[in-house]
Amino acid sequence: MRKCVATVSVSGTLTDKLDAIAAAGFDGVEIFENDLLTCPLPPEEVRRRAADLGLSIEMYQPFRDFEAMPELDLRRAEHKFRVMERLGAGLLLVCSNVSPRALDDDELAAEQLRILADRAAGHGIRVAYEALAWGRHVHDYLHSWRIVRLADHPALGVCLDSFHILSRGPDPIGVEAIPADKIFFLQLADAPILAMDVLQWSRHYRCFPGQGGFDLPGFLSHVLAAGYRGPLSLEVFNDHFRQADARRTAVDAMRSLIALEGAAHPAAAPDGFAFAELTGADLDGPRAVLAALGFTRSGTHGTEPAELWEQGRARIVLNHTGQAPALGAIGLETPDPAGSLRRAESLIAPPLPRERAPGEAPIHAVTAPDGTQVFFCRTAQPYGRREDFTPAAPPAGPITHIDHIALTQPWHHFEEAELFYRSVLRLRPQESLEVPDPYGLLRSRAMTGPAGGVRMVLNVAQVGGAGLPAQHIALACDDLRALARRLRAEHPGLLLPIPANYYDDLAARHGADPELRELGVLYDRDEDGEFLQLYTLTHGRVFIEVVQRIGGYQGYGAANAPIRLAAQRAH
Ligand SMILES: O=C(O)c1ccc(O)c(O)c1
Ligand SMILES: [Mg+2]
Repeated sequence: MRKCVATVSVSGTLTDKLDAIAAAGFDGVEIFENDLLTCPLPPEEVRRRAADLGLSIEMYQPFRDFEAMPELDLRRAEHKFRVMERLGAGLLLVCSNVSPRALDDDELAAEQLRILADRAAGHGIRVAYEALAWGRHVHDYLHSWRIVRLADHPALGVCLDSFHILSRGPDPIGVEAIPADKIFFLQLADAPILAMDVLQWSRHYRCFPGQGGFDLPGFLSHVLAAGYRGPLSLEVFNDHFRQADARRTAVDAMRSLIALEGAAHPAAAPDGFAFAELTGADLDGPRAVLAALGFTRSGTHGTEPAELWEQGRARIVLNHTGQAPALGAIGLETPDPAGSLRRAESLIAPPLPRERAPGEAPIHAVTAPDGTQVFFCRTAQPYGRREDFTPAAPPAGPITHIDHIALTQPWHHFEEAELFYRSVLRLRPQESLEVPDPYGLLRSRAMTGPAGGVRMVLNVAQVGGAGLPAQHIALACDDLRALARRLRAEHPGLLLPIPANYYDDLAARHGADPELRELGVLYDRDEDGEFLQLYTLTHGRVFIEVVQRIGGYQGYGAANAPIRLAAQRAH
């Protein structure tokens, strides 16, 4: 189906927006009136630019507060029609009246809309009527359809907007009752589930499909079942996107539509971590931590200044490039690396250009929007580039594998990162959490793969805070108390100190366990099991966490996150 986006969804001037939207591969745009009014170019020039970029102008919007008024006002409408003729736009969006002067009179609304549509038809223009969720009298899509049916004019139909419909109720089955030729346009937006005024929710928190909590695939299936075959158009009002780079947002938008259509290459989901790669000019700190945790250096790279450290199935590459230590790459085990790469590329992830020396293994890798390199490695042969290293038998020890990877995002790129990892790696998002930090608030969302082998946590510094918070690698351990005991004895100063007040409260919540306090281990428990955590100190932008899951515990110790953040700040 044709893919479109409303100009309000990306940042910049109208010409910047059109360039970015075209570069991301869209077929058309809805021109938001404010974008035209603030543009120095005449409508004819906007029309020419769009055409040169291969973009159709599908709709001009919005025309407000028209129907069910005590008196009919066609003067404004006639002006819009002339602008639309100059733009070459054939569809005008009329959104339901919010004026206190509007009358609660469907007959009148239908009559005035019929007259409007008739005038529009004289200009070769059609009118799409949209129920805003906060419309004065019309706020339900079925109500807008009743009025359109009453008006009964061939140039009048409805515009369905997933936000207005799903923000009012979860079951849009009624869409199927609307004849396809009366659905003139379809606007798609997702949103996080929030309990707030619907207008504020719509104007500030909309996001692209797959970035929020609405069931967009279910919604779209109803619209398709109704027989609609017109454009899929994204209409997103979002405070973050208004400030982000337009080209990035447009690619993010296109990725959301590809994922929503189910058009991404259907590769099997990754089922574990093959490795994590730390980059930095000076990696002595992380190297000492790995050695203390019982890792051994099992290989050095043939052509890159890189070392492989292993313990159990946990593999960490130290790559001496870049500046301060950071998490530069993750490797995922997948049954079909070439298929996973194709999936990522079908979701607009740029493949990683890496020069290969003769004899080096082929790589299947992309760069995520946040700059992290994502490698796909064959499951049975865990480290895809292992051939590049001189291998040794991985030592056994208490660390068994990588439990999860936590990446941090700048606040205006959180939705983009979430959609990218979720769609490319086929992860299921869990609930989003807000964690207090002494100088801000951290928003956090965990995502898990189908078999539980891939767990990722995305964090964002929501407010304040000094720069980007750290990223981390969490290692799974089968005897965390024993490991902590040994680390305390042999490597004093390696672990993050935890305040005594935490243990006093923990004792009150879960019963006293003096060993936890003595070892500086954090603890959580739920209906499914128990969780132990310890942290090493931060180097550059990274630190290492060690966790032990006991029973069926599936969480990440959310209750302990504020304690950890404050302890890291204190350090
Ligand atoms: O917030 C608004 O006013 C507005 C305008 C046009 C739309 O299509 C819409 O969904 C909302
Ligand atoms: Mg809309």
